[in-house]
Amino acid sequence: MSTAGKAHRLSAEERDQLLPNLRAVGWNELEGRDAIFKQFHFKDFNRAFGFMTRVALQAEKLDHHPEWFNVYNKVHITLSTHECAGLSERDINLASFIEQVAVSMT
Ligand SMILES: C[C@H](O)[C@H](O)[C@H]1CNC2=NC(N)=NC(=O)C2=N1
Repeated sequence: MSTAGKAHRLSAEERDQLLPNLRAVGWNELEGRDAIFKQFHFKDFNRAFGFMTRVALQAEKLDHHPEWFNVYNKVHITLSTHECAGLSERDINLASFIEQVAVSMT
């Protein structure tokens, strides 16, 4: 099982360091749950599902999986780490990968 980073809950300092870059591209912390969320809109379903396919393959490789919803060209993604019931480095790493794929799919 490969993992991209530790599964410990991010400290306040780590959050101050790691979250601003994700907030700048549209990720937001959820109210009432230690998780981050972003909505993606693509030109059509084909691109949305292609995006999801690429993310899914990386999620399997990292053994770290998103919670997501798809309807036609929209994909809503929530990231959190079950093992620590909150945000970990793994969520940051997966979000960064997701951003790379999203940019290449627009
Ligand atoms: C058994 C399996 O390795 C674990 O459940 C992995 C799988 N994918 C995961 N995904 C997420 N988001 N959090 C986890 O803690 C997690 N753990």
